[in-house]
Amino acid sequence: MSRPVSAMEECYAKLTELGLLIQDILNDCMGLPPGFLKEYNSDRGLDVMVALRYFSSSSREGEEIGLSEHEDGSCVSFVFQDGVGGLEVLKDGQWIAAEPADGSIVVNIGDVLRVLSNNTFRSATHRVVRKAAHRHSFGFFWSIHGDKWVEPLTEFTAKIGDAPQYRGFKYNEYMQRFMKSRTDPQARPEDAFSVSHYAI
Ligand SMILES: O=C(O)CCC(=O)C(=O)O
Ligand SMILES: [Fe+2]
Repeated sequence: MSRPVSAMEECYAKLTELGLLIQDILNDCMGLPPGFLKEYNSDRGLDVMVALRYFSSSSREGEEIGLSEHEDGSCVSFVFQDGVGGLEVLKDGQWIAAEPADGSIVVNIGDVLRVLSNNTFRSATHRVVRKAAHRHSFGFFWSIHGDKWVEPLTEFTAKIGDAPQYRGFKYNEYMQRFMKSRTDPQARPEDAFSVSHYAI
C-alpha cells in the first residue's frame, strides 16, 4: 500500500525541480556549454531544507542579530520569509533590507557558483536582524556532492585570459570548515571562515 506523500516531501520535490530550472538558467547566463552544470551537479544527496524561527528583539535583549553575516555555502539558495522582515543584504558597505513580498522567493548565489565563475557571480553577504515579532523563514540549499572538486572554470579564466582568483578544493573540506564557523553561540575566532580562505 502506498504511503501518502507528506507536505514536506512534496515541498522538497518541488524545490528540487526549481533548483534544476534555476541551475539551467544560470548555466545559460554564465555562458557555459549546454547542460554543463546539470552534469557537474547531478547528485542531490546534500541538498538541505530548513525551517527557521528567530526570536523577537524584546525576548533577546542585547542580541540584535538573529543570524550573523555570512555567504551561503551552497550552489544556490532559496529563502521564503514571512511578513516580519529582518533579512538584510550587504551592498556597497550598506545593509539593505530584503523586504518581504507576498509570494516571492529570495534567491541567493552561493559560494560554489562564486568560485566556479571566478568571482563573477558573487555570493551575497547577508544576515538577519531581530524585529519586534518572532520571525519564521524557510530555506532550501541547492548543493553539490561532497566529493566534487570546486575550482574556477576555464570559461572564466584561461579562455578569457583571466587568472584564477581561487585555488581548487574538495567540497567536503569546504563544508566542514563552513559548518564549524556557523555554530551558535558564535564560533571561536580561530574558526572564522569564508570562501576568501581559498582566494589566491
Ligand atoms: O532566515 C533567512 O531569511 C535567511 C536564512 C539564511 O540566510 C541561511 O539559513 O543561510
Ligand atoms: Fe544564508
